[in-house]
Amino acid sequence: MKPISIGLLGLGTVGTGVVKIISNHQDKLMHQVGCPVEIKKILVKDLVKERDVTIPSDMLTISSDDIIYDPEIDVVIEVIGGVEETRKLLLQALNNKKHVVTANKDLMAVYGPELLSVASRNGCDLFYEASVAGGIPILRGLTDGLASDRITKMMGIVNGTTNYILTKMCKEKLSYTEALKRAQELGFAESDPTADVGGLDAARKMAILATLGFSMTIDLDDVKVLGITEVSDEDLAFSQKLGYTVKLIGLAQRCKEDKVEVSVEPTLLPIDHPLAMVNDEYNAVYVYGEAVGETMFYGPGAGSLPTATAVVSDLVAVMKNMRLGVNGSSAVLPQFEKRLKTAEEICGKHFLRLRVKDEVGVFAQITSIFAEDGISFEKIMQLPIKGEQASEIVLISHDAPLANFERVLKKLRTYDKVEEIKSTYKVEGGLV
Ligand SMILES: NC(=O)C1=CN([C@@H]2O[C@H](COP(=O)(O)OP(=O)(O)OC[C@H]3O[C@@H](n4cnc5c(N)ncnc54)[C@H](OP(=O)(O)O)[C@@H]3O)[C@@H](O)[C@H]2O)C=CC1
Ligand SMILES: N[C@@H](CC=O)C(=O)O
Ligand code: NA
Repeated sequence: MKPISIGLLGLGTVGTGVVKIISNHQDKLMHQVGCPVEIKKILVKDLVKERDVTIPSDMLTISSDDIIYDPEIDVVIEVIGGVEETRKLLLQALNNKKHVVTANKDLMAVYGPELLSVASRNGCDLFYEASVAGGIPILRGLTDGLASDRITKMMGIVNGTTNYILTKMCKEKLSYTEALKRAQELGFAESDPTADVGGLDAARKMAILATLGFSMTIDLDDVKVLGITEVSDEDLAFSQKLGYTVKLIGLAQRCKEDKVEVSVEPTLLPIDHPLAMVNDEYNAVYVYGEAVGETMFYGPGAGSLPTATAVVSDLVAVMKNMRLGVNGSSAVLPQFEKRLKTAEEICGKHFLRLRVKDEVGVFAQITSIFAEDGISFEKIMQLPIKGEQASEIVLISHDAPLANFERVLKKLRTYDKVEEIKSTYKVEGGLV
């Protein structure tokens, strides 16, 4: 029986996991697809680098042509990362009638629609389960498991690195720098972790999730993005005092009129919130569908073997389609026109921490600034700062339109008794 032949682009954290799973689970793969699976060539940058797996040296190459133009290779697995060069490589692969599996959210969040249409024109599959929430089968959950439902809300922790950092800062009092270093050593962070900590990695994943879940093309620019670089130990301590924890939360929500909002930002969650209990590199995505109600997908969002599991499961899907002769027919085009909510239509609670002059009437003036825009408080406290004529005000507002909260911030910035706006975060209440 002719084996399915794979060309692997990349042999780093994920690529190494792919090699291990294909080799260790050969019986299971054979049972599922009816033929052996073999990796024929692997593209790397450095031919002499020490590897975590034993590979015959003639299997490695530094020329992508050895894979893209090899007529015997059926499926290309891309785990090198990067965007522009990788887009070109995958277009070449698809135009050479090779099915593609990728873990690359940077690429899919920007060029996903183009690549998917080239794939289907060529009768090829393009699967990318590992690109969102690593080993959690969330894309398949949306496209297959919940295909019959109307999804109205997705909320999740979709970046393992930042969740690991925030967990270690909160629970083990590690510094931000030390926690990031550990996340890098464990292989969760991208080779340049700027996109992880800056929220862009999570934003890319939310754009992919919202596009699939709401069946409309959500671009990366449509996602409001804030990362965790400004989250301080003091903010974490204050939020704990108020009964909350801070997580980097991706939110995609649509209302009855099909208007949507998509955002990624550090958010205060009540400590008994299901997402507050998702720690370390784990990810979780809460999905609400009108018919199914609440569902939650939980698991490791990064790391070698978990991510490789999603990659090899996509490979199995390609091989099953090959057996049935239906490759390239599973992608569904978006159904709806994109309509984004305005700041008047986005509603929520906010946490705010201010340093103010400790003088008569300041507290009252601040509450009246909020009242002018119809915002009242769920919690508010004033704490004197030892040895200084200043105090801190920490508050959590009730639900209010984002536009009103932004107007309040603008007024506070010009009020001369406010010395500094220390921090502001969104606050989540319940799930639905
Ligand atoms: N790490 C994780 O937990 C997850 C990663 N992903 C995604 O998977 C992809 C791979 O990530 P990861 O395995 O962590 O990355 P690594 O940096 O660990 O590995 C990248 C691999 O690609 C090779 N490579 C990079 N650039 C080139 C190039 N120009 N030409 C040839 N080979 C190249 C490297 O070669 P060499 O070894 O010789 O340097 C290396 O083997 C990325 O898109 C990432 O976002 C998705 C989910 C989770
Ligand atoms: N760097 C990413 C890896 C998986 O997508 C993360 O930390 O989640
Ligand atoms: Na996944």
